[in-house]
Amino acid sequence: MKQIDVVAAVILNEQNEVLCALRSVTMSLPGLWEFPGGKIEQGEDPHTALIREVKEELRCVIEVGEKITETVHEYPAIKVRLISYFAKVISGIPQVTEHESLVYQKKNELLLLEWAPADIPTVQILIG
Ligand SMILES: Nc1nc2c([nH]c(=O)n2[C@H]2C[C@H](O)[C@@H](COP(=O)(O)OP(=O)(O)OP(=O)(O)O)O2)c(=O)[nH]1
Repeated sequence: MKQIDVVAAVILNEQNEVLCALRSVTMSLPGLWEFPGGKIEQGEDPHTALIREVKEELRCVIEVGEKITETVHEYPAIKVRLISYFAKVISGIPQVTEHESLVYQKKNELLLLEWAPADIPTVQILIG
């Protein structure tokens, strides 16, 4: 099965809430929540990929912090290696472009959302 490497940003605001993004009907995994990010391009390092993806999707600039975790999840058609990082916005305000919506969610309310399965280990770590 094809494997893709994906980076995801756990963007915290000043209230320590987490930016969650709802995948739209035009995306794969529609209707599931995820962390902003996307595929690492060939030859790209994860930090650069994450800054680029967030700029493309949210039109803002992030500073990438500590790595949270790395997991491999097999979807029916694709295997995703997801690497998550803490991040904060250093310029601009996150804008909806491709997603259905963006919300800042309190950590203890993250499991009220229906997450892409690959994100569950990251969500569990955030909940503590
Ligand atoms: N960006 C992101 N993607 C995730 C997360 N969890 C998860 O399983 N994925 C999956 C969905 C996609 O298959 C892939 C991310 O690639 P992408 O965001 O560049 O994908 P895309 O919407 O362009 O994908 P596609 O519709 O072209 O297949 O990883 C997550 O938290 N963030």
